[in-house]
Amino acid sequence: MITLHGVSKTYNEGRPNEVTALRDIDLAIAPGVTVVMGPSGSGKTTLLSLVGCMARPTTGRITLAGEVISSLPERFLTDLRRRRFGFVFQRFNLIRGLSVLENVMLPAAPLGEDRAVVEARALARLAALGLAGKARMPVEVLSGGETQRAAIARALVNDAPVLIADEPTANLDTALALRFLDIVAGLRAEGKTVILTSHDPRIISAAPVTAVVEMRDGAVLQVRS
Ligand SMILES: Nc1ncnc2c1ncn2[C@@H]1O[C@H](COP(=O)(O)OP(=O)(O)OP(=O)(O)O)[C@@H](O)[C@H]1O
Repeated sequence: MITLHGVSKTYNEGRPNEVTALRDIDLAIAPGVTVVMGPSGSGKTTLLSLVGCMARPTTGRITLAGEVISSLPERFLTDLRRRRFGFVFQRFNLIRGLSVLENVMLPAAPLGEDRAVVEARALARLAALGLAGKARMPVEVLSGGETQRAAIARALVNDAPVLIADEPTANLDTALALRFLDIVAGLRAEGKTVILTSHDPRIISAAPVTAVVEMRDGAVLQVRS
């Protein structure tokens, strides 16, 4: 369970370009699949970055499995991010010059797991996303949708309990979006927590989704579950 208590986030505090992206959010995110929706600028990405320990709230408290994570020192946050979260960013952050497989295996490197075990898991994730044939190719040759799937495979490689994905199906056709939903359904069945932002009606109304959080102007308008 992830909880947010009175969480606010203000960027550029005290400067002329100050923006309050989140205002006094109280939210509980249970294992399963939560979709965060809302207009552009409503605070969806900011919410994900706070939950994923990539930024700290200006005020308020965030807990993960009962532990307060919003006030941990940076050196603990780095380790927490690697072990507890997989991320799919809007800009996929794949590294040019490396193969698809090497990119997918990257998040596992700091954890010291046996390379063959990681490689097998990476190849299985790539195969599930229809990318087995591209594993040894450089990422530069992938199409937009393939790049997105490689980023999803990379987010899953550490088998982390929480997957955070910002608009994961934005570049996928319906068949691939459905394949992504199959993977999400599998993660849900494993008891994992998946948090997605999406404008995509195929995602918001999909069977594996357990909760929809609707945001407006930095606040939670309603939660449907
Ligand atoms: N690093 C930052 N510095 C300053 N302002 C920011 C930063 N990140 C986001 N903002 C501002 O905070 C507000 C919320 O942005 P956020 O990216 O969280 O919204 P969003 O709902 O994810 O939007 P989109 O659907 O367009 O991705 C916006 O006004 C945005 O301009």
